[in-house]
Order: sequence, then C-alpha cells, then structure tokens
Amino acid sequence: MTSAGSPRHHELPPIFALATGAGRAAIAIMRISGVGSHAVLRQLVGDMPSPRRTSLRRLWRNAEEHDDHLDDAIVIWTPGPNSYTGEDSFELHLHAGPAIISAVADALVAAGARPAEPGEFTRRAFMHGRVDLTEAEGIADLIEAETEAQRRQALAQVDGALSGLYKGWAARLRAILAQQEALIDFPDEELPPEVEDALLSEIRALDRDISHHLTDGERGERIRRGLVFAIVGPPNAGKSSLLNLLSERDAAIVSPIAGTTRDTIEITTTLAGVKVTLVDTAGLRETSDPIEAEGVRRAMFHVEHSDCVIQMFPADQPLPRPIARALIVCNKTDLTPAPSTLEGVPVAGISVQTGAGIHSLRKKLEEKAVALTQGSGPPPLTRARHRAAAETAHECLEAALATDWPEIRGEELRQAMRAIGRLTGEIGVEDILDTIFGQFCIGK
Ligand SMILES: Nc1nc2c(ncn2[C@@H]2O[C@H](COP(=O)(O)OP(=O)(O)OP(=O)(O)O)[C@@H](O)[C@H]2O)c(=O)[nH]1
Ligand SMILES: [K+]
Ligand SMILES: [Mg+2]
Repeated sequence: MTSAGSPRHHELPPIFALATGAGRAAIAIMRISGVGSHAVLRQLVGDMPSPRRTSLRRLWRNAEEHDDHLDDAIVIWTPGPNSYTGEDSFELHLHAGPAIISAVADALVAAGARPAEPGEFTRRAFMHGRVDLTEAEGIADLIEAETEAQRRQALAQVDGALSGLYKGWAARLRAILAQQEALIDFPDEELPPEVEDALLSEIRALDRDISHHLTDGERGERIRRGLVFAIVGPPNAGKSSLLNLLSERDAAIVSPIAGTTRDTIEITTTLAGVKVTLVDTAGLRETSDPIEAEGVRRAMFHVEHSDCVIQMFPADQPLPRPIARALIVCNKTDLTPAPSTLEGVPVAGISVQTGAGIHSLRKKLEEKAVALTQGSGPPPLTRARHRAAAETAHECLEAALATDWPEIRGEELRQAMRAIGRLTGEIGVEDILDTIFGQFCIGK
C-alpha cells in the first residue's frame, strides 16, 4: 500500500471489534486500536508482551488483582505507526465461544475501549495516511469479492493501482497550474506564445488520458457489480429450462404451458471468473392478462439494460426477428434442426433436453463475459464515485481549454484539481467519509 501523503496525527480513543466472523469456530480474533491501547492491554495481561510477536497470555478482567480469569489467548502487540490503522493496536486470539467473546468485550469496555463502528479501523488507517481512499475502497471490495475477476481487481486497487493513476494526474495538473499562475502574473506583451501553446497542449494531453479512463466500457464497474445476461424470447422457447441448466439449480418453474414465467428470476453464477446474473424473463407475446403484461414489460426492460441478451426461440416455431447485439439461441434441436443464421446473424443450436450444443453455448457466454470485462492499459474505473469525479475533472479541463481568459482558465484548473483530490481523499472529502466507510463490515 502506498501512503496518502504525510501521516496526519489524530489522538483517537481505543476501539475494538471482532475481526473474525460470528458463529462456531476454533478461534475468534479481537482487534483493539487507538491511543491508550497500551493501558488496555496491560490491564488485561499485566506485563506487556514484546511487540510484533505472538505471546501466550492469561487474560484477566484486571490482571493486577488476578480478578476474573477470562481465557488463555495468543496476544500480538503492534505499536504504531507501523500497524494497519497507524495506531497502537493489539490482537487477542481467543477461544471462539460466545461467552468468552462477550466477557472479553466487557473487560475491554471496563478498561476504556469502545466497540468500533463499521469500517472504523480502515477509516483510521485513512486518517493516519496508511491508505488513500481508493485503497480503502479496494479493501472493502476485496472482502466482498466473490469471483476471481473481482478479487484480482480489488487487490490491484489495494495495491495502489488507481491511487497511482490518480496521483499521476494530480501531479501533472499541479505542474500545469503552476505554469498557469506564472502566466497570469506575466504582462501580455512579454509573453512568448510558445509558453501558452505548451501549456494548452499539456492540458489537452491530460484531458485525453482522463477521457480515455472514462470510456473504458465500464469494465471495472462491471467486474465489481457483475454482468447481467438476460434470457428473452417467445413463450415455451425453453428459457426457464436453460436458466436451470446454466445455474445448475431448479430455480425456475418449467412447464409446457405457454406463459409459465411471469416475473423475472435472477440467479447469480460465475462465468470465466466473472460474476454474472442470469435473468429468466416472461415469454414475449401479446397478452390481455395484466400480470403477464407486466412480466413482458419487465422482459423488455432487460432487453434494453442487460449487458448481454440471450435471444432464444424454439426450433419448431416460426423464426423471430433478431434483436440487435443479441446472442441468438435456437432450442429444441431434438425436434427440428436449427437454422445456421437468422438474417445473417449466426445462431447457436441447442437442445436443453439432450444437452446438445450446451458446451459450446457455455463457451460463447464465457467469451462474452471476458470480452465485457477485460481490457488492456491502465486499471479501469471501479466506482460511480470515481466516474463522477473524473467526469468533473474532464469538464473543467474542457472549459479551461475553451477560454482565452487566464484567470478563468486558472479557476477551471483549480476545480479540476479539487475533483481529482477527492478521488484519493487528499482534499474536501469529509462529507463522503461516512458513506464510504459505513459500507464496510464491523471489524474492518
Ligand atoms: N423437446 C424439447 N423440449 C424442451 C426443450 N427445452 C425445454 N423443453 C420443454 O419446453 C417446455 C417449455 O419450457 P420452459 O423452460 O418452461 O419455456 P419458457 O421459455 O421458460 O416458457 P415461458 O416461461 O412460458 O415463457 C417445457 O415443457 C420443457 O420441458 C428441448 O430442448 N427439447
Ligand atoms: K412454459
Ligand atoms: Mg419460463
């Protein structure tokens, strides 16, 4: 992890939280951090253990008086600033019984610590300059990661990939601003035109890089939230049958009655290491049933908004018109052979019943998932918050390029600087910290 500028000093009282999950387990890890952690630990164990070593200690409610033996625990004392939070902190590896955990929590409160809020440890790490905001967000994503693609992306972010990118922009903008300030101080007639030309071309180059980051096809955001693949088509195409097959679950009702599926059914699965939500929809047809009509309306919504449309039709029925950009699948090839194309678009023939063509369909879906999330070049944008800030910076740079007034250009550049500073959390982020860290789990 890179540090977000010089460490800032905050005297914050000790907090504690269970770092391990609730429920039956062999060991529960309690973490304590903050000014006064030293005194808290002394109250529980008596003699202080050596820093950064595992020591087996008897835990007491009050060690000095040998009052109330709580547990025998592994203790790790980690003085600041080289700790996760940057503060004095320690861990207790307890036997994971609920009674032990609650007795130790009581003892910690008696010794002057208080339970931590969600994300409070990482928020302190941010406040002490141990991580910047994008790295902190990466930690939250890493904990949430369910797929390989999410894990890899989050880990890169924790490792400072986005931080490095955004700090690079900030450094370039700082240099541009300095030159712009110098220009403002210069009397017009003494100003060599090359100086201003050079400045403008640097603004243009930075603007190009930010725009490039913005037009990454949302692949980073897609990896984070997962892709949506919607299965649409006429009633009885076998949409629900395919959903069940691909998700290896008996999730949707299958029947020979047309109009069986009325609501959308969403199942999350993994394709080529990417999180994908498969959506089964109501069969598309004219209907006078208001509930089915609502189902059809929702299916149409997914045709518009999903990352990939799987357009399905049965081989024994009339051919449909192809939906733009859809992956076209003809089912029930056990009854009738599938056409190889539909208005020039290739058709994947399958039979959910016999399994024919399913392997190659799965391959196509995996390729689609990879194509929608993989790219080359700098790390992708991962959050709407980053997109909003980068868009603001881009707009300000465009405005700076559009004006001939040095003072106005200077102001636009400063606005762009503020937007980029908010990305890494260097400036003006107090108002968003509660939102960002509130999304963390307690204990992180
Ligand atoms: N012969 C044959 N029948 C199939 C195949 N796949 C599904 N079916 C049958 O086709 C019928 C309709 O399947 P569903 O999966 O309910 O179709 P659907 O597209 O979800 O239908 P709606 O929800 O009504 O829109 C059921 O009786 C299935 O058993 C197949 O590959 N071959
Ligand atoms: K059906
Ligand atoms: Mg169905």
